Amino acid sequence: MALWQFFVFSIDKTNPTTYFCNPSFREKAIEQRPTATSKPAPAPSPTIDREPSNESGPSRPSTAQPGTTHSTTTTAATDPFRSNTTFLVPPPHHPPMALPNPPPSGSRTRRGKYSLLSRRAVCAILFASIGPGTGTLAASATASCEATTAAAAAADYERACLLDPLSLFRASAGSSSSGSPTPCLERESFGAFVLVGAGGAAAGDDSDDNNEADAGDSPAASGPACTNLDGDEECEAMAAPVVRAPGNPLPTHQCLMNPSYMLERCARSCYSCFALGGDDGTEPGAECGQQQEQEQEQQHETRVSIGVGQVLPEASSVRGTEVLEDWEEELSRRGLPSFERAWALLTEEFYSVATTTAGYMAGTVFANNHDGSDGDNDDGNHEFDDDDDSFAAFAASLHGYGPARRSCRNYDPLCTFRVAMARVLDGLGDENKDEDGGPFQNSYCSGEPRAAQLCGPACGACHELVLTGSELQTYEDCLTNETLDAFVESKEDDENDEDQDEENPPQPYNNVSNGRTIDDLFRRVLGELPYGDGEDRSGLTYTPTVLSRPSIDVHKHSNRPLSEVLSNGNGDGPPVLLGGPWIVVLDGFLTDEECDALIQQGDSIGREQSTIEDDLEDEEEEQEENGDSESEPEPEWRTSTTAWCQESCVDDPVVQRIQRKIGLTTGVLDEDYYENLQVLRYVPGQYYNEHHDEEGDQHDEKFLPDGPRVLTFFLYLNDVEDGGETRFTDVLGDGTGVYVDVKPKKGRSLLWPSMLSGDLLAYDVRTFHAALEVRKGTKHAANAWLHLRDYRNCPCAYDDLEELKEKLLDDVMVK
Ligand SMILES: O=C(O)CCC(=O)C(=O)O
Ligand SMILES: [Fe+2]
Repeated sequence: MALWQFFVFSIDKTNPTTYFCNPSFREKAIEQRPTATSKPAPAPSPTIDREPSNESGPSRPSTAQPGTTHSTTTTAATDPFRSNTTFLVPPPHHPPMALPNPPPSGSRTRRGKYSLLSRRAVCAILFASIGPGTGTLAASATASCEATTAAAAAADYERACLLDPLSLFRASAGSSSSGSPTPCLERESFGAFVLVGAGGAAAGDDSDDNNEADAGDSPAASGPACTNLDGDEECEAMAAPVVRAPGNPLPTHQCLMNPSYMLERCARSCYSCFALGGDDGTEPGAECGQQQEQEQEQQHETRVSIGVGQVLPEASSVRGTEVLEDWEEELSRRGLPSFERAWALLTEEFYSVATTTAGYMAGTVFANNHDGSDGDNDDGNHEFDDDDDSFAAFAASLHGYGPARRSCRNYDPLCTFRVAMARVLDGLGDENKDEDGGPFQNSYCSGEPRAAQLCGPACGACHELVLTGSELQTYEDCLTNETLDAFVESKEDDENDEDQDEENPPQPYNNVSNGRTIDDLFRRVLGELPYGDGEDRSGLTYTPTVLSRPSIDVHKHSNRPLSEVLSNGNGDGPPVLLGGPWIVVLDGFLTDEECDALIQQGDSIGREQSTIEDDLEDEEEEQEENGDSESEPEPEWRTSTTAWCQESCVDDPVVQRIQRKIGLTTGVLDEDYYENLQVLRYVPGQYYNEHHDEEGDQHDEKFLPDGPRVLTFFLYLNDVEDGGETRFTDVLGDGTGVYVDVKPKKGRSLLWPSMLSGDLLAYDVRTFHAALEVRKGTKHAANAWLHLRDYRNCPCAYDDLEELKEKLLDDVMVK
């Protein structure tokens, strides 16, 4: 019997979820994100449970509709690709969006040199880059958009794309009702991935999951050619947009949701034939429909991560905020006629930067390393020589390019936006203008000290993250089992010692994923994938409810029909939000006895004010400003109380049992990867405002040996009379404020990731959350945080690491 059948797929009648759009909630907190809870001193513990990864090719999605509670209205109006059956060639007054010219060959300008993909490839990139879960499209009438009022005829789709790739995005939500297309987007959000073609090995999909390029990684591999055929009779149905639950604007359009199968197999219905053509300008030839199943299995989409989805906010939402203040000031200093005009320019620039970024990541950052090397160069001079074939080859040849490449991401959703703002400014005055500077030459990238680290892709600056010589050594040593002090000493010894200790190479510092993705973890929890052998899970029972799950390859490897995957219980549970992060509730996870024991532990340890450093600092500052330095600062961001389960609490048999249940569920039994349980209490009036569990605005926890928190395993220990819901404040990660609420319930647990499934060093912007105010009763709960690497035996002392981190960020990473 399949494992999932052990679980009871029944549904709690007290529906744990609500979906709703509430931008006002978000407004309250968005500009002021605190760092999350500080860590307690770690304590030791052993054993490990690891499982092999499970990879295979794309699989066919299904036309099955979600359960009965869902609205399944088919509407062309919400779908950017199918809303217009007629695409028009852009009108003559709107020239095709020109891709910037590369700098002259042989230029020594390191920033700004890049390899350009052909338009055909860029079309493919853009087609997929407005990925699922990253954006809700809205019509607008900005000046720049008006110029592209048309889209091309379906038959001419490829041509339209080649003429103006961005026309693909310019279909409107309102076109069918109004009869006239309003083709532009007021708010655009580009996905976190770019697709560089189909077929061949995936450049970003290294089989050993070490985040390094593997031998055989190939850039923008040409896929099979195609003559506009669908290879599956259900293509059209599968490609049709479906609006899911009321209030949930996310279309479940399989071309976007399941691109690995759909873009290739249903190229006609997905309008993706161009994406399958060769990148050499040759005309498509063979028929998609005749692809062999086996070949299909071997095909991978070629996906490359560029970081978090990039957002072009609405002018109204950023006006008057810090983001725009400097810009507006500078604009008026340079005498720009109107804000509206500047905004129109900015919109154009945004598209252009996004396009360039996609080309740069696919064509340069991930394009090389065909030999599978990490790019240690021999001469170590890290200079870009005139006789190098390409900048990409140069960058890839740098010693330490592997770590740079794996950490080069847009960590801030506003990277593209900031660069676009800088380009508008730069275009207005002569000050920063550099005709030969190339597309990445702008005042943000050259003026912001952490631009390369925060917005490497948007700044075309991934190579600047290359660690050189001893700095690389520092970084790598810290990720092996040496202490910082030992390293510093050994570094001094080593300075005159050229010989490496070949017999005793440093042991790699284990990564919790060990080849598994977050998707794997959640799918095991749901019984869609088996756990490895060896652990007895018989004592573990729960009733899972999926509130949100990613949609790409949702059906991959599944032993359940899609209709079941998409509904909770028999369809009478809450709808599954498809295309969001994983958010899964497990009811009956803890017994009453376990819940009570944990509350009791909290009582006996004693609770203290829950802390967020920034919260208290802000408060102190405010008090100082008000001339009040006497009273204790009262935190405002997080008002609950906390007891850390340490020492005797850790050894308590019930706590041990809870920890083991958590381990059996995640598949990570080794306690060292978890922080100690953080036991929480909220009395009426207490809450925790919007925050993210991964620490720090800069998302630089990846530089620490324990790495980021990858998963929150949250435990509700009692029923709460009124309030206290956990709210995921913007599950689409695009600022629309589409939210998911989870009610506290005794014994219930709630799981969500902080990092992206395919890239555990990239922060998932969709899992910001808050604890709503408790209105009546007391809320008892607990956090168990799972880290990427061993948390409890950090090879370097935490404080020392702060120092190291600063050094890495300020002195080393940004040159
Ligand atoms: O209390 C809750 O519902 C959530 C708490 C939380 O997010 C946290 O402690 O980090
Ligand atoms: Fe949290």
